[in-house]
Amino acid sequence: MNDIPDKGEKRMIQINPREVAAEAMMEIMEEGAYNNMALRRLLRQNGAMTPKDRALVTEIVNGSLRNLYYIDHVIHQFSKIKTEKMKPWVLAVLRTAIYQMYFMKTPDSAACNEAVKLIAERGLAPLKGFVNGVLRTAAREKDSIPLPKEGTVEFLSIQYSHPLWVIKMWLAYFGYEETQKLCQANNCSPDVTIRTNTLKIEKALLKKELEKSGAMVTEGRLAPFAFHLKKTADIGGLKTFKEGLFHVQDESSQLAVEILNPQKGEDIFDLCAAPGGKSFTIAEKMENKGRLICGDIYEHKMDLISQGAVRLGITIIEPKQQDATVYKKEYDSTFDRVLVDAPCSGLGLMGKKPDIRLKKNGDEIDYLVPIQRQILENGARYVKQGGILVYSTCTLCKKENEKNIEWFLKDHPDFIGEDITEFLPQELWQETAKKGYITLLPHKSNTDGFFIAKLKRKG
Ligand SMILES: C[S@@+](CC[C@H](N)C(=O)[O-])C[C@H]1O[C@@H](n2cnc3c(N)ncnc32)[C@H](O)[C@@H]1O
Repeated sequence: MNDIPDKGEKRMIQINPREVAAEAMMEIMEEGAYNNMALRRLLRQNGAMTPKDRALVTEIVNGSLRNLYYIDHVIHQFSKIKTEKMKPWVLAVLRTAIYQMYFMKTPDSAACNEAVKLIAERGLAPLKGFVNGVLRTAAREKDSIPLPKEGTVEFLSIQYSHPLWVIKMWLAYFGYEETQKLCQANNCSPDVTIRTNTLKIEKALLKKELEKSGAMVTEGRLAPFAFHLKKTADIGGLKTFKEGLFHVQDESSQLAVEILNPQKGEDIFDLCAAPGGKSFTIAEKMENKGRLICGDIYEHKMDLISQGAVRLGITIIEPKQQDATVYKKEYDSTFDRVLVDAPCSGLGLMGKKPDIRLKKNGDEIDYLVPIQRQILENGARYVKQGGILVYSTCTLCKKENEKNIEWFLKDHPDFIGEDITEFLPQELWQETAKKGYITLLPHKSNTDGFFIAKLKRKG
């Protein structure tokens, strides 16, 4: 709740964070809004909320989305009306209230009373009794919710709120135990991870500055200039951010650039660059010397790259709007290193972007694979003899990862997989790393789910 001054007087304006959270849920689930965009817009619109209330809204929305299959399973135990038939506002209030009762420390009665109040305030007073009934029973029966038999696909899907088709795919890919751990890891609140801007500040000094601003800072494990931050609600508001002393980037992405291993003075092409995270790390590793072309198909994303580069003090980036599936003769055999950070199904991001699990159905994978192959094919032609090609995705899907690399190497005898073991901490060593590729699993590496392959063009 917040006090904000209005026209010279002090007037109390109360913004209820639980109402804002339910509003966001409704927009995301009913209108198809993206989770992060809906949250950003509503937090901006309700700018008078305290940082604590803003953090509460974010926690309720992300948590409700992360646990949605389980929450809906609970609702179905105690409501005769199916979730599909409920009024959107009623459903949003029920879902966020159950999240608070089951996954946060909110007392049951507080969550329940608040939910009933939110129903009445939107002119739905006749439904107060229904909402009250579902929530009071759900509170009473919290410890005896029936679940499908343990060891089944259905159990993993409901217990960890992941789509059935993803669970089935992962079971075939990783086996039961690994899939269970992966789903569990996806349901933990992820850290914010950043990369030190080595053009502007030393790592130790940045750590001190971040700690001064109240952040809890721990070192990364995979990438040499990474920090994990906790207790930082508003990253964009930090002085260190505004001064361009870091950018937000998961360690998996930082590791992809370590593996690309860009050098000062080289010519490098990042074919799918927006919003620019890996390009920024590449430029910093190049000490801002050389040439870095950053392509992306979308015109509107070019500004994200340019603005980020300005904030970070990077001048070697050349943003270019272009379709990477279209071969460009002028780039042939021109680059020391090429990065193909391909458009993908994004299934490795389910922890950070929980709405991914609700919005995808797997159909796009067969559409994406030919695009990924075409971009890889073109990227390969742009690499000089003796140069390096890195292919990466933020997905955990064999067709988009290992199968693409197998396909590529079979068709391109002038490329070989290059051993990447030296870039990995010992606990992440895998047999495949010697052949040039690695899959990062969130529960093992504390990163997004990610795939990186390093290919060398023979000299
Ligand atoms: C995984 S994201 C890249 C993330 C970026 N490398 C980073 O680290 O910030 C994939 C990007 O590919 C772009 N893209 C999709 N199709 C493309 C195409 N045909 N040509 C070039 N870029 C494309 C998307 O706009 C998206 O920005």
